[in-house]
Amino acid sequence: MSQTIQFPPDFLWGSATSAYQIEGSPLADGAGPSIWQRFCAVPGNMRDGDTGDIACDHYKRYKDDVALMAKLGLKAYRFSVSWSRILPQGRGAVNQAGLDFYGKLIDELLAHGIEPMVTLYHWDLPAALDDRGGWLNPDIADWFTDYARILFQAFDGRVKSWATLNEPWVVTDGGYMHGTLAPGHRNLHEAALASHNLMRAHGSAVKAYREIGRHQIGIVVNIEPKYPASQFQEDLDATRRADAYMNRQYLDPIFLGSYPPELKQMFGDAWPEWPAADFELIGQKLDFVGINYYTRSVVRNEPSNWPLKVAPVRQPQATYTETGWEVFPQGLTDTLTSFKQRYGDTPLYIMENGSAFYDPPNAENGRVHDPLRVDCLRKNMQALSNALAQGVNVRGYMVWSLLDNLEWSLGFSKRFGIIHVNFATQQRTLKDSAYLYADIVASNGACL
Ligand SMILES: OC[C@H]1NNC[C@@H](O)[C@@H]1O
Repeated sequence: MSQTIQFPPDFLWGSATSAYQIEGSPLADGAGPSIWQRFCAVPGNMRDGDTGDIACDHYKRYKDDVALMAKLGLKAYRFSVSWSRILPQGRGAVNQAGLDFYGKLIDELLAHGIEPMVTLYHWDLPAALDDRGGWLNPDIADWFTDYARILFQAFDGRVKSWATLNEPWVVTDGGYMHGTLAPGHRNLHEAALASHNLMRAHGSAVKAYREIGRHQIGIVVNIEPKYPASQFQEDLDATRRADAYMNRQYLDPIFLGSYPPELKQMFGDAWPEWPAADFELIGQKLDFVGINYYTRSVVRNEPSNWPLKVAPVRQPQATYTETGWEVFPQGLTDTLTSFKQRYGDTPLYIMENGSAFYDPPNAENGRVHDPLRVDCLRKNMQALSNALAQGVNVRGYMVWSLLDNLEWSLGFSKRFGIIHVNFATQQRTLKDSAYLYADIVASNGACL
């Protein structure tokens, strides 16, 4: 039954993007290449051979895009900084032109009354650091912290909300376990090491922020709640393995001081005994946690599936998005209430939530009709409100995404934007979901 939809008076409504997915001009003004530059250059890695060379051309069109955010009445905008624009070699000499771009973007946002929320790392590692082992090299915690300090010192006076990493699980699972994302490795030992080094780097950057920062810092994790396909023990165990690997692997070490025991069972000798000092670093107190929610999965035991021995079970009556994700708004409520139950009352932001559906290629009387995305947005608003009614400390919501953009190795084939982008002309057209979201923001959800 749907309860009354209600949001706190100061609820922060915004949208989210990431550098490589929208900016284009990846090597402009002294920037160095990232691992995504390299990954896109390998034939077969990217759907239709798409790359981030132009994407949404946001590097050049950011003023127009900020004007669109203002037209929608957004209060906040979550974006990521491209590490290799700031440090073309990943460390060492700073590229002032890179800092200047983000300074101008931040000033444009502030001039429109939009709060900038900055993600330090959204997957585009400098290629020069990958040449030194990247996330496999323990020194990366220091490299990342040096990069973070540069941004804290440059922008902390104007940026009040920092996130260290976006979705460390995806970086590890896609980039090192299955090879579907940059840098394209498929190695169990590397996956474990990269994952741990990501968390060390996260903790080190938070510690550095406490020395120079004056506002708030957190991490952004993707959470996909897991539901057993049956009550048979083998499926219950499989569900626990999947939850440990995708969800608890990142929040347990931060809040509980250790990894879920299932990881050692799954990874075997690929999962070493990590030094105790690492957990002290990883467990730095956070001001918030960002949650990215898209879907759930129903899990069964599948011994043949390396290395988790689990498999998803498709739900015949459900609606699925273009990315093959079940539309399951209850999973958003369950994710939030489960977080509160396991980890406590740390403030939360929904830093990404959205859906990829096929949109008509052309506008009709000036707007693109996206009924399935509109329906999804409405249902997720209800689910979010239900979690708030149960006392979960959610402070804001960033819709993914402001613009149709490069969906990583799926290229431009999957559209998540509430604003349609014609990638041939770079024309932006508001979708019905943009108009709905503008009403939600203006009425603080009362329009629903
Ligand atoms: O798959 C949709 C989004 N998920 N989270 C990370 C973003 O970069 C993706 O585009």
